[in-house]
Amino acid sequence: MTNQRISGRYRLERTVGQGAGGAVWLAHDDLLDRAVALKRIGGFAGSAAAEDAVRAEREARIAAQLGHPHVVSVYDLVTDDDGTWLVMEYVDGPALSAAVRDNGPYSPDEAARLLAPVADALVQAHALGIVHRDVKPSNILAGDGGAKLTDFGIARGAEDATLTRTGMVTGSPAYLAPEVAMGQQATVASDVWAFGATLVHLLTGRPPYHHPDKDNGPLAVVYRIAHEDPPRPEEAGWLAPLIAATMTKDPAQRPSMAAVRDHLARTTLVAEQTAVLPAVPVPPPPRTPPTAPRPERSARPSRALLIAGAVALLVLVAVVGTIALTRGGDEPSAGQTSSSPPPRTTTSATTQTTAPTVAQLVDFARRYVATASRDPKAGFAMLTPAYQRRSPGYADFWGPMKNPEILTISADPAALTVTYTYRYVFPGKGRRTETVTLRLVQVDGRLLIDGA
Ligand SMILES: Nc1ncnc2c1ncn2[C@@H]1O[C@H](COP(=O)(O)OP(=O)(O)OP(=O)(O)O)[C@@H](O)[C@H]1O
Repeated sequence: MTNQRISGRYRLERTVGQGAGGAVWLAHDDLLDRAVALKRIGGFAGSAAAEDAVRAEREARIAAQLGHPHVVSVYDLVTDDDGTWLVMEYVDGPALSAAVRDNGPYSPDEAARLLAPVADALVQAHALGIVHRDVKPSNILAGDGGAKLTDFGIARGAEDATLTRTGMVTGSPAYLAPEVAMGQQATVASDVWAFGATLVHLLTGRPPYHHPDKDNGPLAVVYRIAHEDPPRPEEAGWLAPLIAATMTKDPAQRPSMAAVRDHLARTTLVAEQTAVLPAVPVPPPPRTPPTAPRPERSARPSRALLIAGAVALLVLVAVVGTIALTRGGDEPSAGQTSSSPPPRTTTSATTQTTAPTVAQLVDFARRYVATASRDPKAGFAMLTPAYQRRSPGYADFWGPMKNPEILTISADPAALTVTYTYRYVFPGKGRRTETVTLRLVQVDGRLLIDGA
């Protein structure tokens, strides 16, 4: 107990955390007789007081605007002789980064249940044009009322490019989307990536792109984000397709936060009711006509990655400079500078000139239905990476399905499509009959499904 009173009203009790922006205190609001959290703004080396005040004001305004049950409420912003303080709702529980560190990783079910409401908070923020820009486990607090998102300090309107105009990149290194690591402006899609990266941390126990046997300093991590394929951890279980969809390098290919929320919420419902729901599709990207075989989306390096090299190095310097100010408690301490990480690998997609025959297409579709219902993982491997990313609920659909039986089937080699009507049984839901058209592409001479 310190007995120090802020603004004649808030009695400081003890520090409960230390962020890059200052200490966080548990305090008692004597006027309203309730516990509050006070965050001291400014006062750390290298910070400009005016800039901190602007950041705090922005945080207070945005949190007030959201008023979401899974966003930490900001009650007040007060200034006295000791400086400026942000007065917040006190969450009696650890940040998720601390929870993982102390108790180990979460199971996919636990992580989904915990993060679905946080995804909902981000849906609301995005609908208001607010990009959080620093979604990470240390900015999610786990209290009695569930997980709450905090620290909208660097959040700003989706159209506001002030920070990137000044050459700064904000956000915590391990959760930065590749395009942001390369110096582009943060968008709602980069929040989606950071949300996927947060899931990875909860499921594996460590931030994405961190390896126990490698240099995990900010420079090395940012380099890996820009140049390596995103992590696909085994621990992800049924969340694997969702992680693949959110942590896809091209921001245009990522699902919306609403699709992410719906997937987590619906699948959580499935787990709770032990019932079966069909796959929850993420919104498909703009389509090209299915009449021509389409090249793999992942085979095309994103524009951001094409400007690697010299530009990347310049940006990395800016990122690392800024990271010193924005690092939170999510990561182990920084190591040394990166040893030369391997160059980013890309898959090559080629289109075969000879079109497959009707018989080949029909045979492919029959094999696919048989494979997917027997072994969803093997069936999933028959999809293009782009379609895999758009199918986060794949295993939920094919896993429980029984006795699929193709009733009619036809193929169009010119359009590279196969249409079949099939009947199957869903435990608890009975028999269903459905007609599906698979759109196929040829990649390195192999047929893959690129949409349905
Ligand atoms: N409203 C709150 N109620 C209870 N504890 C809190 C609250 N806000 C923050 N904390 C605690 O204080 C710690 C530091 O929070 P803070 O938001 O300042 O920093 P950070 O997110 O860890 O880092 P950075 O400032 O770099 O984003 C949190 O990890 C959490 O444990």
